[in-house]
Amino acid sequence: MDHFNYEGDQLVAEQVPLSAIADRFGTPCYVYSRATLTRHWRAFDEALGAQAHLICFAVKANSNLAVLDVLARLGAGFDIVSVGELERVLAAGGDPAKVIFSGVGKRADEIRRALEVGIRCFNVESEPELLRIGEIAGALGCLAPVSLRVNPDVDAQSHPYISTGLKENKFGIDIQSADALYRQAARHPHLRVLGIDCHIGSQLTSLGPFLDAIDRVLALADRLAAEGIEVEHLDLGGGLGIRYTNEMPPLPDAYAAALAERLGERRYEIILEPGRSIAGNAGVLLTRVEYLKRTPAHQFAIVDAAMNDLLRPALYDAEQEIVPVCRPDPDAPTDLFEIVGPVCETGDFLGRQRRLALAEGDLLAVRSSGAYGFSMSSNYNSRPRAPEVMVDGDQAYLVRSRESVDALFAGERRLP
Ligand SMILES: Cc1ncc(COP(=O)(O)O)c(C=O)c1O
Ligand SMILES: N[C@@H](CCCC[NH3+])C(=O)O
Repeated sequence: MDHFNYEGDQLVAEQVPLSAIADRFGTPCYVYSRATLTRHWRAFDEALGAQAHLICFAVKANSNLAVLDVLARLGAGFDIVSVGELERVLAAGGDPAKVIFSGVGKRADEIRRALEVGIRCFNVESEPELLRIGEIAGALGCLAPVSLRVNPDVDAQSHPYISTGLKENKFGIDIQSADALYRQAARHPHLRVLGIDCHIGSQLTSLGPFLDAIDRVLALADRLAAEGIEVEHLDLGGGLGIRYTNEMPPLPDAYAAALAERLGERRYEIILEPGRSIAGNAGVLLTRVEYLKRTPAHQFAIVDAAMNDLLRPALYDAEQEIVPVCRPDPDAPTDLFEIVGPVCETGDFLGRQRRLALAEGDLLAVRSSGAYGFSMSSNYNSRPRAPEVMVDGDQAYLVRSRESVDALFAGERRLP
């Protein structure tokens, strides 16, 4: 469910027609809905109910400060993977004590900064990283809170580029070798073992792989407890999928119910790190048709958004719905369009073989673009990044301006 719906023939975000946003802020343009972000975050929070829990939004999905601020005000924690994301969370008013630091390659300066601001926990991905965190904590004279991210060797049945829980993947510590590393961490004078962490992939559309992973994590927790290493929390990562076209992913309450059943009598705080399921359907990318171009093979609609703005179709062959912002006359002739951008790559498409009635100048909305949309955008082809707008009821706020062409070469210089 989202808050982008047709009223009459107009696609409206909450109470603001998207055509009005395009007129005011231009295209391409990202548009987010505060009500949808709020509803999706609360769906997790309420699903876990009385179970001790913390819902940490995965900042990589959408790191816009207004988005982080909306979630921080709801009481969200944040899952970060770089010091840049940490600074964004702090700038948005997020509580460092609710920050989880994930990622396979944390640099020393990033670890130091996270310890200085007092984050909740590091999700550690290797023995050398564990030792580095311990050493830095020693130098700072503090205790570093850690979980080990274990790799349970579970197939997430998602796109291979976004599956992370197989033993072939670079992520996590083999769950069989984790016990020994836990013992080492528990003995370390500058480490405090807080939990067990696991994240098996993204855009999962069934519960089976989550449950397999949970079973393996619980078996590890039980083994550790038997040795006297009692962890406080289990961090089960993110990964719950969303409906892009016709997927039917489980909802947070089904996930929470299955989790409660697996936990039984065990009393752990549960941390989740959802990104896509909170932000994905809380945003659209608005774009305008520049040209229609018929070739012997295809009818192309060349739009003003491109793979630099929304990389998912090019990178994963991902399908996202593309709909008209103003519904055309039902009798208007349709065609099968290749919806492509202006970037000089054949892979620069937003949608393939889409049946639409299109004319030059028409506005389109690429749905489900609130996660891994702007956050994966680039300046490829020296294209300025699109603006971001947040709708809140009947108001639309510019929450990040369109990048200027000057900003594209700020900081660069020629040789003397
Ligand atoms: C460690 C970690 N946590 C959380 C997430 C968020 O995942 P998703 O957006 O699928 O919920 C990711 C991305 O897959 C991740 O790598
Ligand atoms: N960027 C990916 C998801 C990667 C998740 C990050 N671990 C996507 O758009 O689907």
